Amino acid sequence: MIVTIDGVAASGKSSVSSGVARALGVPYVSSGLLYRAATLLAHEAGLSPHDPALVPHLEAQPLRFEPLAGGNRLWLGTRELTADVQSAAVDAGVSAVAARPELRAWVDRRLRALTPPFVAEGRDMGTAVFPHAQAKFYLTASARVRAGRRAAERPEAVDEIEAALILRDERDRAQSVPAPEAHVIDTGPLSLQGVIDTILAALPQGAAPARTS
Ligand SMILES: Nc1ncnc2c1ncn2[C@@H]1O[C@H](COP(=O)(O)OP(=O)(O)OP(=O)(O)O)[C@@H](O)[C@H]1O
Ligand SMILES: Nc1ccn([C@@H]2O[C@H](COP(=O)(O)O)[C@@H](O)[C@H]2O)c(=O)n1
Repeated sequence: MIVTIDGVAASGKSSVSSGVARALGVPYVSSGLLYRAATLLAHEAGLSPHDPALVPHLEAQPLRFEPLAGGNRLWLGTRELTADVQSAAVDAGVSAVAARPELRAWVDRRLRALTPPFVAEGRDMGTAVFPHAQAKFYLTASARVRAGRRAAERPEAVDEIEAALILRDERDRAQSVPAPEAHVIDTGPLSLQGVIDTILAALPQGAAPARTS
């Protein structure tokens, strides 16, 4: 079973996917983390997103991706990259990397090599990467709501975060479209648990965890 949870930046994809995955007892897979890793490693190697040497450089790195239900972790050999890729600098550069078809193919190869069941989150999980997924969701919320939530995690001011989110949504627009059959959920008025419960209730029979009442 594959469940896809796509959506705009900071709409709650990782937190919601983790909650849904834990309820189902399966891992979740953050595709954005791989685009973020590519961005950080390109920057550290002084390679532009357009450089034909970028994918060979990435292929040569000892990059290890751990998709677990409680959280996804990234390693470069013994160096953990998980926190390093969640920076404003990576946020600002990642869309240019993600726009490169050869980079998308590099990420997609790694994702399709994973063995289901899992919950996959990103922008194009339900459309391009796992079009055969059993259930598809797409999360939205206003930029202001998303910026307010993110401000609790990052040092930048809420106005600066909101402007960066709007810009990133615009740059990601090409690959961030809900699948026609996706359940679109506005997370603005819902708590995190409320979104998780909405998704669990909409899963097809057999995919949802057994109810205890
Ligand atoms: N429905 C909700 N109600 C309140 N807070 C939420 C809700 N959903 C997510 N959050 C909070 O919003 C923040 C952003 O969520 P999260 O990191 O899961 O988003 P994301 O879509 O994965 O972000 P990104 O696109 O940058 O990877 C987190 O602090 C999370 O706890
Ligand atoms: N399926 C995806 C997932 C992500 N991206 C790009 O990566 C950036 C970071 O993703 P987050 O989920 O961590 O916000 C995102 O802004 C996109 O540029 C993508 O293209 N496709």
